[in-house]
Amino acid sequence: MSLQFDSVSLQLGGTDILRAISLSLAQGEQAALIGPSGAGKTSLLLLAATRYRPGHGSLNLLGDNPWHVSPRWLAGLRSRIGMIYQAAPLPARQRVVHAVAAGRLGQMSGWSALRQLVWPDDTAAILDSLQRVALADKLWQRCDQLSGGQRQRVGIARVLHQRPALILADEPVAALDPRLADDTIRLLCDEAAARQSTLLVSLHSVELALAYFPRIIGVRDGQIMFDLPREQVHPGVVSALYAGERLREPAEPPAPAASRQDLRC
Ligand SMILES: Nc1ncnc2c1ncn2[C@@H]1O[C@H](COP(=O)(O)OP(=O)(O)OP(=O)(O)O)[C@@H](O)[C@H]1O
Repeated sequence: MSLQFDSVSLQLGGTDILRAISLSLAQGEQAALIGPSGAGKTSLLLLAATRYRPGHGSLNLLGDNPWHVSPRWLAGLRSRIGMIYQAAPLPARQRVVHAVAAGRLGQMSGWSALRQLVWPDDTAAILDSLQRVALADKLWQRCDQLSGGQRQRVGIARVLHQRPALILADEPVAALDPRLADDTIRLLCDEAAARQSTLLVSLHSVELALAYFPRIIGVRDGQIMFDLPREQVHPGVVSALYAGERLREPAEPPAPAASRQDLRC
C-alpha cells in the first residue's frame, strides 16, 4: 500500500477534527476527496503529508510509519511525498525558478541543496515543469508579482519537478478558471499515471471529481461517509454528503407573471 490509515484520529486545539479514519490507497491509485467546507479534507491530507501527527491510530506511508522512523529517514520519506496546497506557500521575494527548484531539495545533500537555492543547475527540467502549467514565460519572475492562479500553478510545477511517489493535492484548482481547472486535473492524473504515483486530491467540484477519478471518498464531520467507485456515486449520495450546507435556504421562486397579475386584481 502507498497510503494506509488505520483508525486514525486527529485533535487540534482540543477539538476532534478527524475520527477513526481508515483508508488505504494502492501504489498508482487515484482518488478524490469531496465533502462540505470544514469536513476535514485538508486535515486528512496534512496527516498524509506528515504535517500533523495523529492522536490515535496508525498510518503507513510508502512502506513506513513516519512517526516510528528516525528524523533522517522521515526527511527522506517526505522528499517522496509531494503536497500541493490551496494557497501555495511561496516566499514573496522568491523567484519562480527557485520556488520550482525547491521541489527537489529534499532529495539532495545539504550543500547541493543550498547551491540549488542560489543557482539551480537544472533549469531545463524546471522550465519543462513550468511549460506544463503554461508558465514558461515566468521562470525569472518574482512570486509576489504573480496572480493567485499563477501562484497555484507554480505550486503544481514544483510537485511535477519533485516527481514524488505520492501526490497529495488540496483543492489544487481553487484559484483557476474552469478550463484551466479541467486541464490541470487532467495533467495531475496523467502525470501520476505515467509515473505510477499515487494521487489523492481534494476537490470542491463534485463534477470534476466524477469526471477524472475512479474512486470518490466522501468526508463529513471528520469521518469518511462513503468510499465508492464513481459509478456508485449517485445524486442522492452527493446530496446526503452536503445536506444542510447552505448559508441560507433559497428564496421562494417568484410567482409566475399571470398569478402576480391575479394578485393585483
Ligand atoms: N489548526 C487548527 N486548530 C483548530 N481547528 C482547526 C485547525 N485547522 C482546522 N481546524 C478545524 O478543523 C475542521 C476541518 O478543517 P479542514 O480545513 O480540514 O476542512 P476542509 O474539509 O478542508 O474545509 P474546506 O473545504 O473549507 O477547505 C474545521 O472545523 C476547522 O475549523
